This record gives sequence, structure tokens and C-alpha cells, in this order.
Amino acid sequence: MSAGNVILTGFMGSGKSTIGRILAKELNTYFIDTDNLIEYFENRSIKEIFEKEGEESFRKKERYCFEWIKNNVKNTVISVGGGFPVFIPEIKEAGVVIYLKVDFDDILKRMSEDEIAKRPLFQDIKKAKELFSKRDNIYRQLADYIIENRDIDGTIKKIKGIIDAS
Ligand SMILES: Nc1ncnc2c1ncn2[C@@H]1O[C@H](COP(=O)(O)OP(=O)(O)O)[C@@H](O)[C@H]1O
Ligand SMILES: O=C(O)C1=C[C@@H](OP(=O)(O)O)[C@@H](O)[C@H](O)C1
Repeated sequence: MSAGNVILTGFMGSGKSTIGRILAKELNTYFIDTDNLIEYFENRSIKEIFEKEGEESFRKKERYCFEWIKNNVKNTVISVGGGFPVFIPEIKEAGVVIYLKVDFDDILKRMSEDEIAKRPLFQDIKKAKELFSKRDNIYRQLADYIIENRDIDGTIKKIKGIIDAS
């Protein structure tokens, strides 16, 4: 596996952070989430970064994060923001990419109001649905593996199977 990293991609709310944290524990390794890395480094929330500096500035921070991961991180489970692969199509250079595909209506059912409020690009549900449709193809094309509509245990089991086989 490239640098031994497992990278989880997917739309906002597809479960990347939830799955990543559990998986890392089961694999006895660490978990990092690019949104959290950016928030710690900036000492402010993604929402604030979008409001004060705009999306373009956030994307530059994601790019910086990618370069750092690629050059420094090994044998780690990494979850990235929903737009990360869209703006960084070389994502595979940092590890094996697994797309967690979940239908939009199921994502909506899962997310609490608080979880939606934290995500600037989820404020307008109609626009979020359009973004989802545009991105599905990109996520697919940039993934080494796709896991569709599974519960947490089923997803973890699938990923462990992928790791064992590679
Ligand atoms: N497979 C799953 N089935 C049901 N709910 C899930 C699943 N994975 C995550 N969730 C829930 O969905 C919400 C969003 O998950 P999160 O991990 O924050 O998504 P992401 O990191 O992809 O934005 C959380 O409340 C989480 O508990
Ligand atoms: O889809 C996107 O463009 C974004 C997804 C978010 O991460 P999650 O996928 O963890 O919600 C976060 O990076 C930012 O709000 C932008």
C-alpha cells in the first residue's frame, strides 16, 4: 500500500470521520482528519474560515495539508473533507483511497441540525444535493475501492478485507 495510509473519501456526512476513528483503533494505529488538522492549526472552525476568507482560501489550506501528509504520514487512517479529492485529484499519491458512497437521502437522515450547521456547503439542501450529484463521479474515478451504503460494522469489515488482501 502506498505509504500504508488508508484514505477515506465521500460526501459530507458519509461517515468518513466516524469510520476512520473506529478503524484506526481496530488496526492499532492513529487516525487523522484533514478538517481537524486545519482547525487545530488555524485555531478556528471550518465555518469561520469559510466566512472570513472564503472557500478558495480553505482549499489552499487543504492543499498544504495534502503535501504534508504525502511527505510525512505513514501507516495511518486518514479522513478528508468532502471537497478534498475534487480539488486534489492526485490524492492517491498519499495512500489507498476508499470512497464511502451513501445515498443523499440517507445522509440527510443521519445528520443532526448541529452537524449540518458546521458545514458551510450544506446550508442550502437543494444546492448540497446538486453538489452531491456532480461529485459522485469524481469520487468514483479517484477511488481505489468503493463501499456503498453499509452500516458502520459492515463498512469496517469491508475495509479490513481490502487491507488484508493487499
Ligand atoms: N454507517 C453509518 N450509518 C449510520 N450513521 C452513520 C454512519 N456513519 C456515520 N454515521 C453518522 O453520520 C453522521 C456524520 O458522520 P461523520 O463521520 O461526521 O461524516 P463525515 O466525516 O463523512 O462528514 C454522524 O452523526 C455519524 O454518527
Ligand atoms: O464537501 C466539502 O467541500 C466540504 C466538506 C467538509 O468536510 P466533511 O466532508 O467532513 O463534512 C469540510 O471540508 C468543508 O466544510 C468543505
